[in-house]
Amino acid sequence: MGNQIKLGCAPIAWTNDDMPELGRNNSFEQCISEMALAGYTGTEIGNKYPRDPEVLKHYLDIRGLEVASAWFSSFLTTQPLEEVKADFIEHRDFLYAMGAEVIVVSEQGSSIQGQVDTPLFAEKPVFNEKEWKRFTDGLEALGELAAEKGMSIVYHHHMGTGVQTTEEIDQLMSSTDPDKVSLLFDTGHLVFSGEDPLEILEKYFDRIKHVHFKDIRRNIAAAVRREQDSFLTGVKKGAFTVPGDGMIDFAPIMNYLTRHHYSGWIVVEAEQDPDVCNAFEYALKAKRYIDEILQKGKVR
Ligand SMILES: O=C1C[C@@H](O)[C@H](O)[C@@H](O)C1=O
Ligand SMILES: [Co+2]
Repeated sequence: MGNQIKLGCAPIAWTNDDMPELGRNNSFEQCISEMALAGYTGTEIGNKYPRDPEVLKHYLDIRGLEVASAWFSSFLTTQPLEEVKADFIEHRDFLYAMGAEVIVVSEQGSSIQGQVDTPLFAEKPVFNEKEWKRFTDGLEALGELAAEKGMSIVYHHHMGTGVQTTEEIDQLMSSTDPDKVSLLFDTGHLVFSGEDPLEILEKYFDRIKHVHFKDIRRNIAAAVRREQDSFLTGVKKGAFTVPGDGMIDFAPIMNYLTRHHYSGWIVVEAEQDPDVCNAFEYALKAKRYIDEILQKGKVR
């Protein structure tokens, strides 16, 4: 069986949906044209993308781009399940119309990821037993809704949320049905949190159906922890960058994925200030780095 890895790029490097002032002047068409020019064949969805599937398809088709997936903020721990399900169905149907196979889900109940002044490391939420139960039962319900369309949910562990650490990922994986809840593997969030990405990859490879590649600038990430910055301040300061520009060695990660025949999207997703780090230039840098490690992996 061969590898069917597809390389995509996230629009967050052009305009940051969490902080729209970052990249406010970068247009939708510039963003997708530059992704295609850098050699990517897929994209995730940003706030500037048209929401009409026919309109969006046309913009993407002529640039050779597909939709890899799009983020869904769930509030399973804080909102009635029926409300979350209704929002999820709308999101699922849009992604289904766009031909995506996986739906990124991240629990935002009690999350501090969007709070500008909340210290990231000191005040991340920790779910109690009741919240875990509500959360995991709800996720399985979303997984069932995704399956109605032949799709899967891929859970995004994330800094400043209830699922950030290895222990929390372990708890999520052990308390959900693998047929209903898959995992998104995001290198940047794992390393920022102090986790070992290879450990997570090896342990949960069978459940990983979507990958985000982002790198970490070691000194900036350490300063964010020391100075008790928020997640958003960390992003503004440049904690994240593209693969090949930071502290993570992606070669063993990529080798593991290819050796085990990972089939799906790897999306380069590196939010930083585009006025400081030009989005096209960095997308290209990441693409060249990934091609290089893929090539080296083949001759070994
Ligand atoms: O997948 C992601 C989506 C973003 O909105 C988020 O904040 C980012 O860090 C991420 O990994
Ligand atoms: Co991500």
